[in-house]
Amino acid sequence: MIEFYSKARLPSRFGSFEIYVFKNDENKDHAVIVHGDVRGKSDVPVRIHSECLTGDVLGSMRCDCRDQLIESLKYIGSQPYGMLIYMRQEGRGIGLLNKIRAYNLQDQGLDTVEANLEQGLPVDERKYDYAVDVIKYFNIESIQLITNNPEKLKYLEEHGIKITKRIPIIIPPTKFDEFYLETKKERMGHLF
Ligand SMILES: Nc1nc2c(ncn2[C@@H]2O[C@H](COP(=O)(O)OP(=O)(O)OP(=O)(O)O)[C@@H](O)[C@H]2O)c(=O)[nH]1
Ligand SMILES: [Zn+2]
Repeated sequence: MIEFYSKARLPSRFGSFEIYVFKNDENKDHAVIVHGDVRGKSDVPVRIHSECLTGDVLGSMRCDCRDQLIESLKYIGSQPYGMLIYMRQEGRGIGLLNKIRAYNLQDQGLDTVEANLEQGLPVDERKYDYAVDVIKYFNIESIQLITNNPEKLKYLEEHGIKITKRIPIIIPPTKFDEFYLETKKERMGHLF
């Protein structure tokens, strides 16, 4: 369950948004960045973005998160309406410390999947139930999901969200993240 707490205007370089804050049962606050009036609408472009401190904020090139975040906000800001749900699920849900431990193992040659398993952690611990709650909070009829991740599509559809379209979000690989992106494709089934 999520609960709405507050909202405010959020003018940004990507357009004129509003930011809503919801809290969940674990008392984590999730930010939802909304462009235009999404209430009751169909075909709403939605990005469900998982927190990545190293990429989103610090500009790490080990992953494509920051570019995905920027491209999504640019796209949503250019459309009549849309929203980005920023979920506090750092490191695919294992938290910052465990993600950095996983990076340490990757520096020794493991891939992203093996590095989680080596620590006795699940490959992907994320839950999307709060995202489902947010979409339902706005009474949205149907969405266009911005993602390459088939698990997100499956989870939302199984939980009553109508997805009329998938919008791919492909960031060209660099020498720093090509192995990471290859692993997402080969081992996690991402649709590149
Ligand atoms: N455990 C772990 N998490 C990582 C690693 N690299 C990035 N992340 C986290 O992965 C999350 C982003 O997930 P991705 O797998 O890149 O993409 P996605 O959200 O599943 O799929 P898209 O919707 O297509 O972007 C963020 O929470 C990052 O912090 C890593 O090497 N290990
Ligand atoms: Zn990242």
